Amino acid sequence: MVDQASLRMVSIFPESAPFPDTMDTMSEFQNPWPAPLATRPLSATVTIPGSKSLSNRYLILAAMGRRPVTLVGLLRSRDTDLMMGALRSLGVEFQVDSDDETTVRVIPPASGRFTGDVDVYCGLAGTVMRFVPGLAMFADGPVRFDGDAQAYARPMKPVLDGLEQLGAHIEYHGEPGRLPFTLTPPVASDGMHAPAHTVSIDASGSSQFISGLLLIGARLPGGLELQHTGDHLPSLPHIRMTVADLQSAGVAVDVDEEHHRWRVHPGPVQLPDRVMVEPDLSNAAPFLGAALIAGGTVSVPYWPRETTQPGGLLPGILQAMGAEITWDGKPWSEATTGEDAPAAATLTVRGDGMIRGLGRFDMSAAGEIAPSIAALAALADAPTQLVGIAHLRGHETNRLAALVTEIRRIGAEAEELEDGIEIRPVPRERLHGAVMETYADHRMATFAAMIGLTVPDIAVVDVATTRKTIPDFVGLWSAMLD
Ligand SMILES: O=C(O)C1=C[C@@H](OP(=O)(O)O)[C@@H](O)[C@H](O)C1
Ligand SMILES: C=C(OP(=O)(O)O)C(=O)O
Repeated sequence: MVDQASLRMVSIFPESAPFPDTMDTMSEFQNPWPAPLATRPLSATVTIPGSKSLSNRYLILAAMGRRPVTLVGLLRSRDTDLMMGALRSLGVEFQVDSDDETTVRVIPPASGRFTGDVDVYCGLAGTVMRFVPGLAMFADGPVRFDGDAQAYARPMKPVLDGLEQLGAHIEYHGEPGRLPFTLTPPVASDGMHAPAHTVSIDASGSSQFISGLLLIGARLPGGLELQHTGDHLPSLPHIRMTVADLQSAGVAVDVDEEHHRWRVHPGPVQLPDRVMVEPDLSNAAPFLGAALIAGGTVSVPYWPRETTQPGGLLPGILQAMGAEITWDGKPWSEATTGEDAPAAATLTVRGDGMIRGLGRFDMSAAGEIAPSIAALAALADAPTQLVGIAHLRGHETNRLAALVTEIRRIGAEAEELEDGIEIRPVPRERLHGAVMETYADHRMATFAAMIGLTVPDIAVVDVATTRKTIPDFVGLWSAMLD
């Protein structure tokens, strides 16, 4: 049964109305977006824009160098615009290629020092709010940080405590440990001595607390010795990504993952003159998942053989849910291990509409793809418990609560666990249309679009929120279904 309220909302777009096919057009629509049904098996190739996590790390590392760096395939979306805006405030310049806005030359400040007495707007971007305060340590005056009202709920304290241990002064203007705040950097002479600064923080709430400190370690006079004190650490691939990116900028990092300890050696930070950004593999999840839901194939070109992105775990997860995966035209597991395997090739996911539940599944390494896996789990043949993701309560929204509410809204069963979510699917014919809330969370919007492939009359509130990390989600989704 479709509830009446959702029917009324969906019918706001009459059958003959032009379908809003770009995010620019979409953002003009205040009404929920009617998610398209997949009426036949898919056969699509989807080119996924650049990785948010890599783009924002490269922007930061380029800003810390002495020579300009050209980033190719940079993601251009709200989170990267916010990062570029933040860096611009700090004195970094950008030259955007007039033919291709994803090619951007980053010109660090000539003095090597950032501009102080400025404002930085973080929106809802974790990578901006947790990474840019570190750069403010090297500004010539205080830096004021603010963001969307919803960002005030996101945890910030461990990274700011870490910066205080390095000599910063933080003044909180709202709730202590949250945005908005002002960071006053230590005076230049402070800390101009070896040995390494030692910082201890509890990063069980977000790996970004660790990444935000590691990124600036080489610029500290004695380097940085960082210790995580909590008993678990989410999103380890993202921390490895930070380490790998630092290494590609010539920084020496010693890693002791067993004891959750990192040592960043002091020295120059300089990326190569030209850096290519991989596609965002986590953003590929809804598209690849669509092949399991609707049946048929979805291919994503330029899928890297090796990656630090947590989305690199997707082929294995989708395989466990019943997909057949090929890469470079060969079965996934053999193809990537072959000696002459290319650095990147097309990944294809084939499904037959049947999805296997995962049982108990630890998602702590890749929490950001949990909403996409949850959509598949809600349509699967058996229950799934996604665990190790308590920290998703501090993502764009409380994602555990949001997923439970939205899964129940369409008629399936779900409940919050202490560190995750349990999803108990029901036969697809018992699922029903609804207006799905998205809570300003891009991944709740793509979650709803996935459900809408097979459940009629799903409408998605504020689909434009996908612009956080995908410039034109509606356009890509519609093209996939054409
Ligand atoms: O460093 C990064 O780029 C990210 C780290 C992860 O954060 P958490 O560890 O808070 O989950 C991830 O979820 C987020 O989307 C991006
Ligand atoms: C958690 C996410 O984002 P952020 O970088 O804002 O933390 C995400 O993209 O899923």
